[in-house]
Amino acid sequence: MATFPFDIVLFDLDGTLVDSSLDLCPALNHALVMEGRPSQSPAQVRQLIGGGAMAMLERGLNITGGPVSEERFEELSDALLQHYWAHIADNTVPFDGVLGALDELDDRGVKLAVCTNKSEGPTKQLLDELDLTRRFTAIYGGDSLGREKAKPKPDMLLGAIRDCGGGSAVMVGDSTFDVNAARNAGIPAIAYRYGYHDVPVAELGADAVIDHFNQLVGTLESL
Ligand SMILES: O=C(O)COP(=O)(O)O
Ligand SMILES: [Mg+2]
Repeated sequence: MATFPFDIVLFDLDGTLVDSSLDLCPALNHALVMEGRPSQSPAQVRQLIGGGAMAMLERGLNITGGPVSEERFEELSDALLQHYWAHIADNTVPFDGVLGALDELDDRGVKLAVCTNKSEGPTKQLLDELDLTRRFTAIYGGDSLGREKAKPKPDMLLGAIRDCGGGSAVMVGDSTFDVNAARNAGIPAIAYRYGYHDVPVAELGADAVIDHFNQLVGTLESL
């Protein structure tokens, strides 16, 4: 078998490894309704995910009437997070083909890591509840290195590459945060078509787009 071109594959979490919008949506709506704002549909919420839960709340407030005071924002974000923690894996599952793709990469000796803008606490809880933790050599959340170092900054990608022992790496994600973080880290990016895009998938600027995770290994081999 020819050598695999990558030693390390870094994955975004929300909208890439897992379809978490059905649990993020009610958590956001819980906070919006507390503020007398209209609930958003899962399809609308998918477009707000990518910068972490606080960015999702900020964007949710902006499209339903505008920002609130700093103090109120803190209350609403606490309520959102509390709701989310309590329901983190009610409806969240890996996207079709993800487990098989992780197995295929593992068979090839590739090291795997998670680089997400979701905070580290809920990230680890979710990965535990889905029995995914053991698959990853490194797990970075959006606050692991401080929020100012979240994607699109390259720091967590570079940290994960280091933790995996160094080598050639690639990022698999769904948003501009992921593609730009990959660019900033100097590595290629693959986009997942059915993730949560903040811009149309063709405009993300990824090196390749996959429609299903059963295409991941072949796509990486052809990069
Ligand atoms: O939860 C978010 O908003 C972002 O998470 P992601 O970086 O895994 O897409
Ligand atoms: Mg994502």
